[in-house]
Amino acid sequence: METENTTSEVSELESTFSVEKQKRIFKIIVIGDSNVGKTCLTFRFCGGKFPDKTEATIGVDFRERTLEIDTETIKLQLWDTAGQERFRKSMVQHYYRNVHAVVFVYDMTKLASFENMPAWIDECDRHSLSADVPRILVGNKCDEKDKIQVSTNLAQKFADMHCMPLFETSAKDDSEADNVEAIFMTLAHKLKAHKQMMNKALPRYNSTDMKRAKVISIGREKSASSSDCAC
Ligand SMILES: Nc1nc2c(ncn2[C@@H]2O[C@H](COP(=O)(O)OP(=O)(O)OP(=O)(O)O)[C@@H](O)[C@H]2O)c(=O)[nH]1
Repeated sequence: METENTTSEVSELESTFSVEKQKRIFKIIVIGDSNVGKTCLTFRFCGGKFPDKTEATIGVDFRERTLEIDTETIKLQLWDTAGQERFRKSMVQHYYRNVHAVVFVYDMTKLASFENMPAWIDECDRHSLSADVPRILVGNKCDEKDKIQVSTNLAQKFADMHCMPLFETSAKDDSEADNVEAIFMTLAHKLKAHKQMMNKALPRYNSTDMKRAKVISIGREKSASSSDCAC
């Protein structure tokens, strides 16, 4: 019985995707230590608000948003990955398959999460991520002004060293919502400029993956504003 349910969920997912085959779909993975705010950032962009409550991500959560940019409809598929090693180890190879962009997130109020950035970059390199896959660095929780442990200066040097644009923002603070928007829009514009069709990048799941992964599809149409990568 359980197998039947899982199979029908997979078919439903695949048929949803096949209807949308004309759209270019870009897979963006969001990585970084546990608790830095990956879930909240992706929810802010796809759901338009700060989530009321979050729990540690197990495996991966998916969030999607469809955008209209210069008359083309594209879909950003955000992979909100688990920060905790025990919740990510069986999924890691799936994260890096057919990735179009990577968002590295650290917590501005937690130095250790910034100091771990080289380890996250190493993980990308170990999975042979092509050098032309756009990468951006995001410092989250800038709203906690009196707890900041990672200075902009320090983060900017690191970003420059790795040729990534740096964004400091807050998923929580409503006044920073436009900034979160700009981060993903920057990526969307960059990705849109890439020529190849990306539908083949859609994930294919076996029943085990489906049990581990929640699929969250939040379709929020919005026109793009132009923004250039700072790198
Ligand atoms: N002050 C502040 N708190 C935030 C912000 N973003 C997230 N948080 C809080 O940080 C905690 C962790 O947020 P999550 O989004 O679940 O973190 P995560 O990186 O997805 O964690 P894992 O799923 O374990 O990898 C939660 O208590 C959030 O409410 C922010 O911008 N400002």
